[in-house]
Amino acid sequence: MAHTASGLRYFEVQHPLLSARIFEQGAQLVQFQSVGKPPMLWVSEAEPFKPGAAIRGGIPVCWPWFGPDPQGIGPAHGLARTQTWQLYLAQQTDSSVCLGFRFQITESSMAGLGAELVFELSDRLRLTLITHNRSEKRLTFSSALHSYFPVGDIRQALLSGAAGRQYTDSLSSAQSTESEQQLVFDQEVDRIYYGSSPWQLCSPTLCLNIESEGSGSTVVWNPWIEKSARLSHFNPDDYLRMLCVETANCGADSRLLEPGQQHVMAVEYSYLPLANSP
Ligand SMILES: O=P(O)(O)OC[C@H]1O[C@@H](O)[C@H](O)[C@@H](O)[C@@H]1O
Repeated sequence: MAHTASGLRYFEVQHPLLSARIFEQGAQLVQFQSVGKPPMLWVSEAEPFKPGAAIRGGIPVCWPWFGPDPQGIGPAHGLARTQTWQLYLAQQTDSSVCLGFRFQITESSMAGLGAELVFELSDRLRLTLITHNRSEKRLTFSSALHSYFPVGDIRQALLSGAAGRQYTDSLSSAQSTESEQQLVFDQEVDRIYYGSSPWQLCSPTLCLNIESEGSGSTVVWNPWIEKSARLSHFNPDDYLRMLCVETANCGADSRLLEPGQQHVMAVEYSYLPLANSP
């Protein structure tokens, strides 16, 4: 285990077929690359990696709520991304590495809710987020795997998979049905798309297929120019280089768990050939 100058601890994974870096805080994967393929995740160069502060990039885990705390007390996007998760599983084969982390809420009205996050790293990346209710009451939660992808130039990125889906525009609260086959980006976007996968992202630096299970919502987010200035750990022109496509259970797709129940949400990101490759 290594740590940053500011004291945040992380696991560095070096395997003949892949490399990855996962912080204990938030069980946050900040780097993943399969051999011969481009880096899959984006992290801001302005990120200071400070204990207790959310890391801007990689795959923050928003849990057990997405967006503002429904009770109006806690931080945006839940408690999990600034807390230390425990490593409980580490396995390696000739072609893959598997790591599992867990986090449990012990205080507050959500005490008894726990999460496990399993990373399967190979020629692709798979994350499984299991939420369980070990309390004696019904609990509602929402979540998102808030993945930041490096797109080189957002103005040349294309995202397919939205056509025909209902969405809530979080900037205006309007509900609509998507008519575009491919989303292009030329202004701030912050939407919750309902329905299930797949999505395809194609950009100058990365093309990916995104498929999920147990998720009925996907957040598509880029802050563009004005909001970039208000974001923590974000350079003014960082919006040009990233796009978030967040596999979620959020908005109207938030979930209710009875005592003893669990919910499994998984996502697999697999590389597609770059559009300009032979
Ligand atoms: O700055 P934060 O808390 O990491 O949130 C970043 C963004 O996360 C997105 O998921 C939300 O849809 C945006 O509204 C939000 O601005």
